[in-house]
Amino acid sequence: MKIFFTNETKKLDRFTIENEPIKSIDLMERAASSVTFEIISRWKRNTPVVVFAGPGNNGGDALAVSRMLIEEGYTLDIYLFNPLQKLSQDCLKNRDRLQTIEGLKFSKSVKPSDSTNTFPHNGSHFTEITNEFIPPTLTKGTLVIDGLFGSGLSKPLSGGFGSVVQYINSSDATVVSIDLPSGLFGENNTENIPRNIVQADLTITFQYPKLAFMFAENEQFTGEWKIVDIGIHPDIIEQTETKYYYIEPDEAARMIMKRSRFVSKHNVGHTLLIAGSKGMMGAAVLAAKAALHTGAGLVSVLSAACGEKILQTSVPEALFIADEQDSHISDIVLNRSYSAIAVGPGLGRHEETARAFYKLLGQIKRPIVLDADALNLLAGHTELIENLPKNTILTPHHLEFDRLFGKNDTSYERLNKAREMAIRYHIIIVLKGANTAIITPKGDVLFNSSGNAGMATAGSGDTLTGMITGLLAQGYHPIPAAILGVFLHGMAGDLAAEKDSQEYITARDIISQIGQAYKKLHNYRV
Ligand SMILES: NC(=O)C1=CN([C@@H]2O[C@H](COP(=O)(O)OP(=O)(O)OC[C@H]3O[C@@H](n4cnc5c(N)ncnc54)[C@H](O)[C@@H]3O)[C@@H](O)[C@H]2O)[C@@H](O)CC1
Ligand SMILES: [K+]
Repeated sequence: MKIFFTNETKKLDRFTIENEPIKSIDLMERAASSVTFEIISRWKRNTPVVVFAGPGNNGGDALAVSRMLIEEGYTLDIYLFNPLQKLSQDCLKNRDRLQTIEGLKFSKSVKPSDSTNTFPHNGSHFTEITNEFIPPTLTKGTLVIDGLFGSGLSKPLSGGFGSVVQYINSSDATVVSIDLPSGLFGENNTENIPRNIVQADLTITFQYPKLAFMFAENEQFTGEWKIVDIGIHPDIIEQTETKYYYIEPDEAARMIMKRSRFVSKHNVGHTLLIAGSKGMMGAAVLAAKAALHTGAGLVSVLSAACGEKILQTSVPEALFIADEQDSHISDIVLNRSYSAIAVGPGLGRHEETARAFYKLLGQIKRPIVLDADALNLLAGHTELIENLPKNTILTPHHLEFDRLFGKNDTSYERLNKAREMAIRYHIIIVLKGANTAIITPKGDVLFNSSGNAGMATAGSGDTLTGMITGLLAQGYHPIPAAILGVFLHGMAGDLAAEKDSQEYITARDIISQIGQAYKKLHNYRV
């Protein structure tokens, strides 16, 4: 799924209006009914609803949703903020349509003397605010619908609107934002004012997720978010280019290569994992298991001698190549060719290991996977990154990324830096986090949609490395190997959490669900 920038919204809208064709007000009606449907399916009709509508089309949506909810039997207190006495055309039309509703009480700005503005009262109320605003009481049971601003936000909220947002945020009410939490920019919020951004419990967003939703620091604003399809014309979605994508299960499923019936373990790849050291042999074990369960035909682990028994006992399917040293890897000799190589899980940073790793990088001609300590050993050695084979996959979490490429204050900044680095060094960066981003050497960014917070657990990254390398070994091109590996890993984690809860799961539980994850993806293909 493509992620567009919010400044493209008008273009997508206009094309749909001209080519479907559909009237602009009817497109708004379609968007509003999707929002209404979502609200009706979650909140009972006796829930008191307070609506905050802004002067633009986001406010228009909110007014249309208000009409629909009243028709469905909800009682609403609606506030339309119109300080400049200027509403967008469709907002105006929806204000007029609201007036047709029987029994809805209309008033202009609430007078300052009217200081006891409590709700719920008898029947639904509509108030247009042009100057003074006495906010209604928002209690724990109140549902707030936030339709102040959406994709048309032009600067951070301040003044009166800032105060309204702060008032909403300080209440115990449940908040649903339409399209975007008001005050949040769709992309870059580096210069924004956090206290003037609505903190929603649920954001119902139109057609595609916004880039800002992918960043951890914005979760406090978006809460849970859900995409609703409002029928933007497929041709304009196709024609409009973007660098950002959100990977959905059907897309991941299409990447799975079909296995020939005549396959042998030798042509589904021999994986080499250079991993483990004394005290961290579990990382090698997990990566080896994950590679095997992802479909690698053969897996060898090159590691410190102390790992031999551990590995051969816990992963009898894997071969073991013991280093001369007992506690760490001191030399890496490739005496045969491998279909895919990964370096890093539990590697440690012994100076002999570092030397062996740097020597290996000088010999490698094909893309490899670098994770964990391999990344830490690369930090400060840009000359080594420069000489990595094209399409080499680096899998840093944000701390490892910053260690490698310098500190970043926000996820937005980090993502831009990652794009710059992926392009500069012709590498694939898998930036791990809640919405892991796979960044290609062309600078395309693919956000993962599977996975859950339970996967923030020891060994989860080693598992991912094993999976991506296992796919590479089977002949997947590095980009689909990274995308599919990340997606499968997340889906296996989701299945594990479904079975045993997020708190319970460990890396082993993720591995144990790889099979079910494959099965689930296979089902998307039929
Ligand atoms: N294709 C789509 O995505 C559709 C979008 N629709 C809605 O339309 C919204 C976009 O509507 P608009 O472009 O009218 O934009 P908004 O409604 O988000 O806001 C525009 C208004 O806010 C004012 N404004 C902007 N920043 C401000 C600030 N910091 N302080 C005070 N005022 C400020 C502008 O002057 C303008 O009056 C979407 O978010 C969505 O809710 C839907 O109606 C249907 C179709
Ligand atoms: K909003």
